[in-house]
Amino acid sequence: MLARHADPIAAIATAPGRGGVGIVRISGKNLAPLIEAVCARSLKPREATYLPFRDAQAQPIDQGLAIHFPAPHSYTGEDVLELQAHGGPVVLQLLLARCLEAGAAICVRVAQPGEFTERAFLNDKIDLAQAEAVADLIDASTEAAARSASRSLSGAFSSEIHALRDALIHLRMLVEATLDFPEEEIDFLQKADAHGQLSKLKHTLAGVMRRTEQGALLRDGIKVVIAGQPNAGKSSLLNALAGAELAIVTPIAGTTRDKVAQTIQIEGVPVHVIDTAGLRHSEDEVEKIGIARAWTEIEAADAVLFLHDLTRAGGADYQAADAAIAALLTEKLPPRVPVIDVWNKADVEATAPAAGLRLSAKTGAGLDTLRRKLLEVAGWQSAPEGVYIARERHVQALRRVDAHLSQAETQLAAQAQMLDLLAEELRLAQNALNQITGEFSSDDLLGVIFSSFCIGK
Ligand SMILES: Nc1nc2c(c(=O)[nH]1)N(C=O)[C@@H](CNc1ccc(C(=O)N[C@@H](CCC(=O)O)C(=O)O)cc1)CN2
Ligand SMILES: Nc1nc2c(ncn2[C@@H]2O[C@H](COP(=O)(O)OP(=O)(O)OP(=O)(O)O)[C@@H](O)[C@H]2O)c(=O)[nH]1
Ligand SMILES: [Mg+2]
Repeated sequence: MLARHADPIAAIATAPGRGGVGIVRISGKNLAPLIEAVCARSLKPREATYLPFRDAQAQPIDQGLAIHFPAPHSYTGEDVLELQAHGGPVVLQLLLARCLEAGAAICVRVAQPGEFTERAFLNDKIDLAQAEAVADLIDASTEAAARSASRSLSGAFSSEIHALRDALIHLRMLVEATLDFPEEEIDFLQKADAHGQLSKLKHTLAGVMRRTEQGALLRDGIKVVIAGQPNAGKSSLLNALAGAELAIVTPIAGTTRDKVAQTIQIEGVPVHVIDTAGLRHSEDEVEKIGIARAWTEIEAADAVLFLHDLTRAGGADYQAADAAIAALLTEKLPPRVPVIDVWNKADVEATAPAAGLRLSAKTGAGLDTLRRKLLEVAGWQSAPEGVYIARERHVQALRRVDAHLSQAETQLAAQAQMLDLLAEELRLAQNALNQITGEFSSDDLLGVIFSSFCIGK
């Protein structure tokens, strides 16, 4: 273990002030003196004991449950002491301070965010994908995201990665062995059907990639920006989707100035909806800033809902203004960002639009079709059962694996086979795969991942 991970750490492991019960936990080597000082007795392994937690004068700070998990059978793989106390912020702070004081001789310090889980990772209790799943479980914004984070935490994602890794290692062994017998190499690889193995591996990888992309979508969701002329009903649409009166709605054009954002969920997929100021030429200082902000949001969108007003769609001025906005959208958005034309106020008698979705923010008609359309542009294919949570980092790593396997295929198919190049591509593919579970990950990567945890985890 690295030196910086040597000292015992302590933290309040539950959000203080909210729960009825709060836990202070300590992890490290040789916690016996601390246990003796705070609990005034020894504890049976992994058994909850009701006792007073004592201060330096042996006065009780609180009465609660103490559990000692001797190493290596604990969350972190180190000795862990849990003090389950009453959940008030002051009592928990007192208890934490007491543990730091009683543990001064063994150098107990306050834990950094994610440090317990980082130790679980460093002690091989969990791999990196599972450690990330811990954070994703805590941060999950929908039930579907929480369930799939739990699936990743139990290893559903990791075991798919391990299966890929095992197949890859098998193929690498074959190639490396062939490298040792250069005279027979082509024959040898053919007999072992290296080509068949490689294409089977790529096929399996494609499936894992699809599921990982779905998992990342479930974690991160998509950002959808509602844009259009003033008065089209953008704020009304946000309110209708959110089921709450979040944004101000009036018949006055130019009502919305600042963006209004709300995360909704559609079939468990988080959709970050952003209502923006109506787009038009304006001399109003405040409105101009609002419109500039609208464009900033639009440029960062995964999808844009271009909202039109059916009741005004027949007017030449209205059409010209819409055409100007459409041209700007094409200019400013990368081609991968879809613009969905939506015609609002379908509850009012009006002539049909040329193309696009019709709905009424007022009555709710057409909203279900819009929701389905949003899932479609997001690329959501799954029913949420069976999905494991994943991150963009994992998707990127799998894409690198795929690229190296494609290179390997090319090498294998070439007339003059360069076996050392083939071997190198397979090695790089395995490296990329290992980055997901954290074998051979750099300290930089670990720093980024664990620093985003909450304190006490
Ligand atoms: N009180 C409490 N509840 C908690 C946690 C905790 O740390 N404390 N957890 C914190 O996230 C989660 C549970 N995670 C845990 C993971 C492993 C072990 C553990 O003792 N592992 C041993 C023994 C396993 C066994 O008996 O099967 C081991 O791995 O050797 C404990 C909690 C959620 N609930
Ligand atoms: N009949 C009808 N009226 C609607 C509908 N949606 C919005 N409106 C009305 O249209 C007017 C403008 O609605 P808003 O939601 O404020 O429009 P907006 O696009 O946010 O306007 P700005 O913030 O000014 O850009 C209000 O009077 C709404 O009641 C609809 O589906 N049907
Ligand atoms: Mg508005």
